[in-house]
Amino acid sequence: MNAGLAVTERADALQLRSVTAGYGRSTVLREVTLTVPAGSVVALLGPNGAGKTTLLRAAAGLLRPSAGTVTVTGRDVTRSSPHQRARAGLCLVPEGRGIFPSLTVRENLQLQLPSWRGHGGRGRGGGIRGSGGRGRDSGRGNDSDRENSGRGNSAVDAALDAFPVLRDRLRQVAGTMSGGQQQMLALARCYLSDPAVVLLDEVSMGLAPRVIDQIFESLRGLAASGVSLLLVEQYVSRALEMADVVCLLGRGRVGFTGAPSELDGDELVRGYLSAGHDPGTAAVSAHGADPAGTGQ
Ligand SMILES: Nc1ncnc2c1ncn2[C@@H]1O[C@H](COP(=O)(O)OP(=O)(O)OP(=O)(O)O)[C@@H](O)[C@H]1O
Repeated sequence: MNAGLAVTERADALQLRSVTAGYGRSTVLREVTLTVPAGSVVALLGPNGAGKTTLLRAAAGLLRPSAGTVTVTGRDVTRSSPHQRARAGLCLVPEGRGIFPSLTVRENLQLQLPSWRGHGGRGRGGGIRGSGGRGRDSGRGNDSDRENSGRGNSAVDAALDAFPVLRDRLRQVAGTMSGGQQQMLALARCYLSDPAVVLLDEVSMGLAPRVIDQIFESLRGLAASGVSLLLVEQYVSRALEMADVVCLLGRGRVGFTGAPSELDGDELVRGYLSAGHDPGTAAVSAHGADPAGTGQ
C-alpha cells in the first residue's frame, strides 16, 4: 500500500494538529487536533454547523488551513494538493456522493480509478476493459470484466465484490439508479485507490434502513481489512457501534475525544437534542439522535 512513501509502520493514519481553517474571514475550525490511529474507526460527531464537513475538507486538501498541520500515515501533507493526499493514502467520500450521474457505472468506476492504479488501460494496469463498449456486453459481469489483470482490475473486482449490485449494472447510467446504489458507487472509490484512511461524510443520508445496513456492512468489511475510517454520521448509534474512538466537535472546537464507552448515553441524547452547546462547557454536544423516519 502507498509504495514509495516514507511511511512509519505504526504511524497514525491521519492526524490534524492545531488546525485552524475557515472560509474567507469566517473561522470555522479553531486549533482542532484529531487523530485517526492506524486500523481504527473514529466517529466525528457534532451539531449542525459545528465544522465536521469543514474538517474533512481541510484533511482532504480541499480547504487550506491558516494554521496547523495535516499528516497522512506520518507524512506531512499540509501543503499537498488533494490529488497528492489521495496518493498518500487518503480517500474522501463527500456528502452528496460526488459521482457522475450522466455516466454509466462502468465509466464512473473508470474515472475513479486513480492513474497510479492503472487508469483506463493506460500505464500500469488495464483499467476496466471495454469501458467504452456499451454494445459489447450484457451489462452483467462478463468476460471482459473478469479477464482484466493488474492492480487496477483487482481494485475494481474488490469494489464489485463489495457491492455486487454494481456488477449487475455496469452499463446503467448512474443517475438512473436508486439512491442506495448511487451511494454504493460513491463508496466504490474506497476500494479503487487502496487508501490508508477513508473520510466518510454522512454516507447514510436519505437512505432506507435496509440500504444503510448494507452500507455499514461494507464499511465494517473495509475496517476489518485494516483501512482506517473517519466517520461523520447522522445515525449516532450506528457510528458509535463501529467506532473505536469518538470525537465531539462543537463550534469548531474538539470537546471530547475518547472511547464510545466513556460517553454517557443520556447526556449524548440530551446533547444531540440541544445542538449548539459548546463542548468546552457541555459534557456532550452533537446534532440529533438517530433521525427517525427522515427520508426513508
Ligand atoms: N463554502 C462555505 N463558505 C462559507 N461558509 C461555509 C461554507 N461551507 C460551510 N460554511 C459554514 O461553516 C460552518 C461549518 O459548516 P460545516 O458544513 O463544516 O458543518 P457541519 O458540522 O458539517 O454541519 P452539517 O451537519 O450541517 O453538515 C457553518 O457555519 C457553515 O455555514
